[in-house]
Amino acid sequence: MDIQFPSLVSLFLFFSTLIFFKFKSKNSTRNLPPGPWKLPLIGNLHNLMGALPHRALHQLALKHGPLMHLQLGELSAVIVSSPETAKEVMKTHDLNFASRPPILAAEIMGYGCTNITFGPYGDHWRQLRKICTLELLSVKRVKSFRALREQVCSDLARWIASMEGTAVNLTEKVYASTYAFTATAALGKMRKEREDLLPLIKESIGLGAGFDIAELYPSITLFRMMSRVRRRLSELHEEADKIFQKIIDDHKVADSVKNGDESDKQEDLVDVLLKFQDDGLDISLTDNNIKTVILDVLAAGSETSSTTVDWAMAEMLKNPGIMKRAQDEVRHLFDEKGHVDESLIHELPYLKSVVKETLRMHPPLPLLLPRKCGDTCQINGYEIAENTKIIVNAWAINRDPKYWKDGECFQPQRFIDDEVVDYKGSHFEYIPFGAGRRQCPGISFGIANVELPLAMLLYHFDWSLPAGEKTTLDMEEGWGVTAARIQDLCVVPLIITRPLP
Ligand code: HEM
Repeated sequence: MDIQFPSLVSLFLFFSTLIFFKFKSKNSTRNLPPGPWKLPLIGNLHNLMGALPHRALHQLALKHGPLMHLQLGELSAVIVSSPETAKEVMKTHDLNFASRPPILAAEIMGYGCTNITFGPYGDHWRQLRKICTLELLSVKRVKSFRALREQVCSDLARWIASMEGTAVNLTEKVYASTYAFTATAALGKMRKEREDLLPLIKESIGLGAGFDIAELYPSITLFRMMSRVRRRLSELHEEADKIFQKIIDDHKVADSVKNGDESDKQEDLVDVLLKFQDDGLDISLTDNNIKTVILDVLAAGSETSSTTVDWAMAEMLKNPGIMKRAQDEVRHLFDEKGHVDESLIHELPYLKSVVKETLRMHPPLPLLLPRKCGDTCQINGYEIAENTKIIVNAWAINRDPKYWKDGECFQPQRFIDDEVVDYKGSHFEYIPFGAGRRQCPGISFGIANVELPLAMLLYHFDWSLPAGEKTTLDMEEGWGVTAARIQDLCVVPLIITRPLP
């Protein structure tokens, strides 16, 4: 039987009215954090229309305060917009906010939210996270990929050199090389599989970023049944699953026929995870567990880092004095060697401060990843109810005028003058990687993916904008999971100043 449009509208109105009165009566007796006036049916969804979410939420928080309540369809949300309130959520009450609200993309792509990024806090998640921090993304493991990172960066340098004097799309090239590195580190040299996975991962991240009506009204089964997003995610999952299974099976076969000569072969992340398939261990991973972890690494590891490189280059092009100082530092340090490598990268304080300032002004995940309130609790005298979605606006916090002088200006020098503030999660005025139990476990991996390509781009090349664009470099952010620039960065590599690696 076909459902006609007018009957759908009536159904929607009927359910929405029920929801409105249900929430109105529930909320009116509570001491919720302040927030804008809520409309029937949609709550505050209209307040988020038009502007990018982190900017719209920042504007609302300026009026309603750093702990603000919003009704997003059926979902009750609290927006955290100051270092003090962030500390309450991510330190004082960290355990109570250690789970994430389920999202459709993670439910379908992440094998029922059994992944690290969206898995609920509990034994399974703790074990995966332990493997992740101690084995996959540890400083030692990141160092083990040094040769691979240097190789991918010198391939990028050679390609750019071949384009000397012409405009290149740096955004695309840096993303491609970051993904090539991350996927090779994760999967080994399975080139076809890694290329096949790329569009599937990109599309699923895009679908996960959107507001799907079924997610805003989870109690209305009809919306879930009609959701095109759900259907598409299921198709993507099916395709990705086959590729992941092949990758795992091929690794198992390779392991079983490995001979002595290959014992010094570079271990990839699938090799590491397969060692946890032994039933005798405390943690025994299934094939699906391995797929979710690898998917996490591929999804979380590439765009975050390449967007940071992109913003850093854009900011330096806008501020030629900063670009020159960073180039002088890199060239002075590496001139004796004649090429950039990772051995001396720790001796580049100014470049490091450029990276920190880029992450301050342009955190790739401006709203971090959402959290969920476990048990009802009080923050600043307000009630935060069980299951409330918690959104931390790191973008707003990273430029809070109480902590950051001229916070809207790109000034790497501030991190030279104050070396103490870092992104490790104990300074709540600066949280590009989040903080607490759900903090990003990929900080060392991500920073290495940003510092080396930047050092290399600064060492070998001088840069200019294509003719006619000198005063119009667009610094606007676009829509998407990572707050990337709206326009790709097209730039001209001018002089190859040093021999290529
Ligand atoms: C510049 C690079 C990166 C930035 C800015 C970044 C930022 C973040 C942020 C803000 C979160 C959420 C933290 C929270 O909720 O408190 C996160 C989570 C996560 N990141 Fe990163 N990330 C980066 C690179 C990476 C890399 C390279 C990997 C892996 C190879 C990675 C893996 C993860 C994972 C698995 C999570 C989920 C952690 C959990 O829920 O327990 N990230 N990241």
